[in-house]
Amino acid sequence: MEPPFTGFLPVPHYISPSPPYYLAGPAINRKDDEGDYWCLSGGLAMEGEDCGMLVGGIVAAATDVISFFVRCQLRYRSLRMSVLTQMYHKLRGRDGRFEPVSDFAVAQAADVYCSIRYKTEEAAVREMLMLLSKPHFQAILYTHDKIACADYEPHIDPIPVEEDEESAVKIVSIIKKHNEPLGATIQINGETGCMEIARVLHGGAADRSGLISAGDELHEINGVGIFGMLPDEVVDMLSKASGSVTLKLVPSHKTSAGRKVEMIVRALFDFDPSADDNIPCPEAGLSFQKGDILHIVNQEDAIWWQAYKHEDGSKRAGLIPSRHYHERQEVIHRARSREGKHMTRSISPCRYSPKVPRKKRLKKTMYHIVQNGVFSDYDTDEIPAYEEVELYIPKPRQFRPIVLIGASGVGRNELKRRLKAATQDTFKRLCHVNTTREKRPFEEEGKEYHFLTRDEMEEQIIQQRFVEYGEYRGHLYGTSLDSIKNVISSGKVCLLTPHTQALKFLRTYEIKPYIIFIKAPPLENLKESRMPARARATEADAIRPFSIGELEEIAEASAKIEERYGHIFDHVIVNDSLTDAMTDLLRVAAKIEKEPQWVPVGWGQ
Ligand SMILES: Nc1ncnc2c1ncn2[C@@H]1O[C@H](COP(=O)(O)OP(=O)(O)OP(=O)(O)O)[C@@H](O)[C@H]1O
Repeated sequence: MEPPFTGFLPVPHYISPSPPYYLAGPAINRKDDEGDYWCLSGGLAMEGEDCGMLVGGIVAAATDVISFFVRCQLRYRSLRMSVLTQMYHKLRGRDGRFEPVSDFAVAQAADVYCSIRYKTEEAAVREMLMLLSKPHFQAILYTHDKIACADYEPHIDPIPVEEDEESAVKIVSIIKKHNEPLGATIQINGETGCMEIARVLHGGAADRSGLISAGDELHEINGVGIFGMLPDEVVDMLSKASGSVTLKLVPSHKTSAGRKVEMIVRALFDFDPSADDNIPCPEAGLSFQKGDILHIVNQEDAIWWQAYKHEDGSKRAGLIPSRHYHERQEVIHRARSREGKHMTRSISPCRYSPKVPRKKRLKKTMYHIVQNGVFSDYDTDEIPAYEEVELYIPKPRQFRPIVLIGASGVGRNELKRRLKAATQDTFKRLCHVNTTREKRPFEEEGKEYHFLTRDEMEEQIIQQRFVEYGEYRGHLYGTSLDSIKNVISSGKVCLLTPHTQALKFLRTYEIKPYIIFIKAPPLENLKESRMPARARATEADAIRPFSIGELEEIAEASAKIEERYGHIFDHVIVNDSLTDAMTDLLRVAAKIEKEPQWVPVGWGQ
């Protein structure tokens, strides 16, 4: 039966079956031969369905989408679906915060229209009639009422807790490249005994699908049930599968409590997944070395974070130890090695032969480091794990000081001399040393030294303004922070060869040093390179060739420095052949001035 003409059209069934909604406006309607309603509204002829879409489009679309998601939710329990449903229920409940003043705006508009439609002599009325007849305006009113009544169809009941397996299963198809890992680790759930996804690795095939979550129970792979299989067998099955891999999973309801904060860090220790007995899946581990730049992409797991190496274009993450886990392991390791040493001594005291100290070689440098409370070493209890970094873009005429660190006698000053000679006419410059010694007649203040009185220098030492200082023949010598800053602000490159203890004062935002470790080559190479070249040790004022024992000391000290400070070196040069070491040093020195470098976060500005 044709609906009665009231000036309002029933919205077609397509949008909402009940109750009928009406369109305000000077409309006529008719039914065509195929039974579709037509309406003429605001001078615009539309097929019933189009009209309905126009009027109720927003709500209808929203309702359709939500109901679709809800159907999916019931069928495929996934985190996203669950979030959508939560949103839907929130919208329904509105938490009582937004209460509409009316939920029958369409009817009110219809009333208004009816009561003024014959008073067309007034311009304001004509304008109102025109507005009320606009489909867009009607659509707004209609949408308003829908939301005000919270009348979203169909009504969604809360998700039942108990569901039969069929309704809770999701079938996921993943396209996996040849030899590409699935990008997820599996484990047996201790409570249910089911095989489940332990974690999804960032950037891997499983992650790219967006359909697999940690906690999903794995039931089938390519149609083959995996009940009763061992994790290794499942891993094997997964790794052999390529092309399209179909997984049958029961979705997890778990929401992650962990952090997903992403950050770029420098690794301060070496990690080899195959050497860690606790890693859930060594193949999923990311091996790295001290100094590697890592993008940490997931910290949800307290023990195993996910990261990829900066240079890895695929950005596929692997497992790395969390900071906390690494620290705990290191504490255990240190305790065990202390215990081991103690045991060796107590079990076999006779076999313990303390090292006979060799005659201390005097440094030919002019002063010794004073080891006192002020110049404490880097905190030896600290367990380096990761250092957050950022990119530093070199600024014109503002160069990072180059700091050559290494064992005494390894060749730092030789390399410094050569670097200075190779670039002296340009901009390399040494930092001035302060001294309390009297100025000699041919010396100029600020050229060879900055001359200070003993009181002045001691005062500055107390104020911690010296990165290192020492006493030689009754006079103090030292390098002050101010003199380093002066070199930096003069637009020159400051070259320093300090003792390792000075690093704590140098490695700051203000100085931003580029630290190069001059490493001793293996002992045999050290002997080969130093003996024929007649490398010189200095004993007081007498210069003589290195003894074998001294070369052994250099190699030993070098290894210790690397072990303790290796995590803060920006570059390592092995000083075997002087020519090769110089070539590397010149290359790095040029690079520092031009190329961006990773620096501790906060240094980049
Ligand atoms: N690669 C090398 N091959 C041969 N001889 C070298 C090499 N590097 C340095 N030497 C020589 O070794 C000696 C010690 O070097 P240098 O004085 O630079 O050591 P250093 O690290 O500055 O130690 P110190 O702080 O005790 O002065 C010098 O005679 C130097 O010429």
